[in-house]
Amino acid sequence: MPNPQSDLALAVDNLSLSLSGKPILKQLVLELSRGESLCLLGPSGCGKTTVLKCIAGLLTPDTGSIVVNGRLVAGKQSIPPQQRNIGFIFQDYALFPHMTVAENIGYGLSKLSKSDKAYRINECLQLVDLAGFGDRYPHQLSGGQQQRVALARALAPKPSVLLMDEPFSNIDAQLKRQMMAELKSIFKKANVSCIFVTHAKGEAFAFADKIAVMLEGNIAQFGRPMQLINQPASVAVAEFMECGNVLTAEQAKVLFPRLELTQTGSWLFKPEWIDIDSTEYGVRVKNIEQIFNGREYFVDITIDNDQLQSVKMVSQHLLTVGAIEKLVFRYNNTPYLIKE
Ligand SMILES: Nc1ncnc2c1ncn2[C@@H]1O[C@H](COP(=O)(O)OP(=O)(O)OP(=O)(O)O)[C@@H](O)[C@H]1O
Repeated sequence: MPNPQSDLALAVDNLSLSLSGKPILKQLVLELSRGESLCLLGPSGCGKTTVLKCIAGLLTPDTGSIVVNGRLVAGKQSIPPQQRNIGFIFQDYALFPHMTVAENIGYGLSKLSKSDKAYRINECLQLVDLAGFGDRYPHQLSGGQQQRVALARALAPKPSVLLMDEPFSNIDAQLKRQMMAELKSIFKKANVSCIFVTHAKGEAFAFADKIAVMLEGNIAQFGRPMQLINQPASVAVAEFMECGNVLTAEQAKVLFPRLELTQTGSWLFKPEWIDIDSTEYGVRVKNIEQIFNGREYFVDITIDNDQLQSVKMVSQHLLTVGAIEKLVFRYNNTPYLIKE
């Protein structure tokens, strides 16, 4: 039975949905704690938007249940979207162009008296740092300001959960950083429980308290960002998250001949766990590619070996391609066994 006292803002259980005869969501389980920002992260087409639509009530799942703030909204009973107390921010913010900022924010507040409505609009304008902008129209605002109005409009009815679909995808990198920082501080101030969807790992790391990695209609792993990147639950997660080198015991032996990995499975060697020495013996190098990110080089070394073709590592220095013929590899951290 749903428990209204639980500290969960949202609980999705066993959610399945087929569209046009194709299974899109497969017994999906997801939980959101109050005041937390959860990122639903996955490749294009894995079903992220479909999950949001089911939570919002725009799609009806075939099986499973959705509980918002202790109340069952989908499952044995179905509550219509407008009664679910869920805020939704679409990718393009979708402000009403013919309404002022104040009218946009007040749109979902029709149940309030005139004075309560004006008070709440003012409160929300202050929350998003737009006090004094109430009489403007959307076209008189910058992109960042429009996004904050969309946020104020979604937060005005005090939703139990806020859903955001690719909220940062159309924004240039500099503004994105600033907007993420602003949003994060607004969310913490207002104790907002939020799920946002993206396929961009950088956005998830920068914004989310927790990440749910979604692959092919299911949650492949749920956890804190550091946990996902250091302890992936499967090879598929490790590959999607680009955690680093995923090697079998035999492949690891190519790089580290003295290493005994007795358990069978795949082992993660993160790029920053690997060091190299250029020597006269060791593994023969075929090619080195390196990309500088402003702080360090991401290095991709192609080696001359049948079992293992390439190794990823990071370096503080530019490696001299051509001058390096053979390498000895060392690891400076215990490899992680990916248990499947
Ligand atoms: N109405 C529909 N009828 C049939 N198939 C659909 C429908 N809506 C979505 N799909 C399919 O469901 C799958 C999941 O779509 P969804 O939009 O949830 O993915 P997504 O992970 O949000 O992708 P993206 O990151 O590209 O937005 C896709 O294969 C899509 O083609």
